[in-house]
Amino acid sequence: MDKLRTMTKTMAECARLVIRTWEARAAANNPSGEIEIEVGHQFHELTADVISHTAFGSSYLQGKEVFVAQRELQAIAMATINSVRFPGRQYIPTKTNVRRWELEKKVRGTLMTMIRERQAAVAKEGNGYGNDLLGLMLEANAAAGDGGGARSMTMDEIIDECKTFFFAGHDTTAHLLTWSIFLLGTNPQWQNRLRDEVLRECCGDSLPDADSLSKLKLMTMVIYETLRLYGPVSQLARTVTADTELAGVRIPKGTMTMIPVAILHRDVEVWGEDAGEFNPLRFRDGVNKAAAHAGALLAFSLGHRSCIGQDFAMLEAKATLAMILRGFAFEVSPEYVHAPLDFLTLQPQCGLPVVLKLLD
Ligand code: HEM
Repeated sequence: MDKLRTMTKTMAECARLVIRTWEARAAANNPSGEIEIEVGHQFHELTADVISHTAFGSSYLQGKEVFVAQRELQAIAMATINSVRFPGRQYIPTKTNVRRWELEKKVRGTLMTMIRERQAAVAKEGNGYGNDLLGLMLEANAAAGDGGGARSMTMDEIIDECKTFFFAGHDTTAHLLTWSIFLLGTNPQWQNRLRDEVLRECCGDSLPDADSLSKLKLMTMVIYETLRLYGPVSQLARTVTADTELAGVRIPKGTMTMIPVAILHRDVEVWGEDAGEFNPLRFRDGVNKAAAHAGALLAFSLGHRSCIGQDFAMLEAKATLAMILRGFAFEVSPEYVHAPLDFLTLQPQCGLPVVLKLLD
């Protein structure tokens, strides 16, 4: 948690840079002080910056290079998702495959250089591996190698973990921020309540820190409600490990199942008659008492494979929303088209244009 506290400062600093550009544009737009911004794209840039800083700290610029390459790889994967597949297709030097190989080589090469540099610095100067996510992982790995109980990871496994952090921690948090702004923009009374809370608990011009953010009870409820109604991960895949029976249906070992999170999150039997409505107060007694049973909110999944970045994501969302609420009143633009698209993660298909008005 101490490391997360340090990272909160980085998150808030990254958010401040984005919000300052909005403030400058709004201030230049006298006398209305209003601007329209497509916030989905802005939140992608922001969360990319946050993950690059927090994952790779001092090696931020190399981290950003990896990030840009990863993003292009993701775009290629998405563009070819419906292509006809035949054995050996991935080895043919088509234009797309050649580009994919180049990018994969770049990602692996840059990450390997960063890891080797850290290991060399530790061997030479005896300092730690660093306070960022890469440093924490290398430190845990070195401890495991020194007989700490766990098996230490290979270089390939460390590289894969770095890639997972990028993939898992970027789009998801950007969409959570986007949907939160959508719900606050369409529920002005909640926007005002949250702003009052933020002004009370995170006052002044200073950056919000982990302590002040922990006092934002209404904000926590709004974020949970956003995760319930528009959770970025809308289904979970699980393979059944033993023959079992579920609600009278026999499921043999090895069956691949999909858990329809988005549907379960709007089930009236679980959440009550107002399951389809935005009602953050259902979380007033905590996440486990909001529904007919504890564990009904599956946005971060549950159990051994649940999200290891959930505290990180909650802090990042709170810090960013608090700073936006402090500076602006906002509403969803009339240009907005409500078309949630479930493509790996749940996102507004045409982005989220928002009209922001600078507060005094
Ligand atoms: C709103 C933001 C986020 C949501 C909704 C979310 C959701 C999830 C879910 C549902 C899973 C489980 C997937 C499954 O079991 O199939 C997961 C796993 C994971 N998440 Fe997140 N996540 C978020 C943010 C983050 C962040 C910020 C990070 C990293 C800094 C992160 C890192 C991970 C990792 C590494 C795993 C894999 C854990 C494992 O397999 O053991 N996530 N996430």
